[in-house]
Amino acid sequence: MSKQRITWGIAPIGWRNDDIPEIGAGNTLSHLLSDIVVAGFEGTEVGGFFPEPKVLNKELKLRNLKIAGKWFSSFIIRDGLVSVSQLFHEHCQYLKEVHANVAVVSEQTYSVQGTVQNVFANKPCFTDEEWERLCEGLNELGKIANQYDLKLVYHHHMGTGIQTKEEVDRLMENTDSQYVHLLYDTGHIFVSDGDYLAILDKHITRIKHVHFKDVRQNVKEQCEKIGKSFQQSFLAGMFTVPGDGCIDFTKVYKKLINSNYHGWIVVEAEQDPQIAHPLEYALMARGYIDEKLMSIKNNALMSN
Ligand SMILES: O=C1C[C@@H](O)[C@H](O)[C@@H](O)C1=O
Ligand SMILES: [Co+2]
Repeated sequence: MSKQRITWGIAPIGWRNDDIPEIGAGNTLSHLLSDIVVAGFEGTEVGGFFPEPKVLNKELKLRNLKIAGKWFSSFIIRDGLVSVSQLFHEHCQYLKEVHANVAVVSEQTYSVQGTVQNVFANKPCFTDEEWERLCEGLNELGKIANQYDLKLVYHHHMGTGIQTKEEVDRLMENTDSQYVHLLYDTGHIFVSDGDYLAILDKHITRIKHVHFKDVRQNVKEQCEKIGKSFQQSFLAGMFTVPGDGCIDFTKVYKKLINSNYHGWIVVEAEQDPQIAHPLEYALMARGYIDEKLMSIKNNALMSN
């Protein structure tokens, strides 16, 4: 019998959002972490409002929670590797001190993620020369991450230069598998390409971190029709927790389990916490996982 080990987490993004710090600003760290325990998750990712490692570690220990990783916006193309590396060292040092596993990296040069531009029509595309600099730079950041016992996992993202499957393919082909791994985010690839399984099938061996984000198809279509920005789209409710949207997570989970995926699966659903009660949605996600996914795990184990 092969040993399967998935660690289930939920991201702070349903309570507070780093991209729009005003929303959910009243939700404290204690509130978030205690909700995570109530909902039955084992940990989370670091949000922008999290405190220094010593303070955070104490709060985590009190609740027996762990940290998976933290987002890092890289600007390798815009700023060059020297300045990015310096910031990345600090990022990795923080992550090491909170005993994290992964550094989540997303290249934000030319990104429209935080702008008012129509995210469905205006993604940036890198030139061949920019691609080369990005891939070389990511290999170097990956080496830095390894020095801190971390894995660099690249986050494909709507409104950025690495959004589509084609772009993920190119990134994976041109980076070193020792240093650059992939974060598979179901919601981002669904909104971008529709097909959310192709990346999983093709790059399963490079995937070292997973975000489970569901999509409300009708809201997505409305947002696309109107030409909303990324932020306007998630505020309108484009994303939700697994089981509440149109993605079939049983297929995704089966593939992960059957490929012997070890690591975190983090539920990540950015919504307006005034509209979508964070604990209610966290419990909904947990209910879906327990009811629809845990039986798959058992079946997969029994047939091994
Ligand atoms: O992993 C993520 C982190 C967020 O900052 C981002 O905007 C969100 O969409 C996401 O997938
Ligand atoms: Co994500």
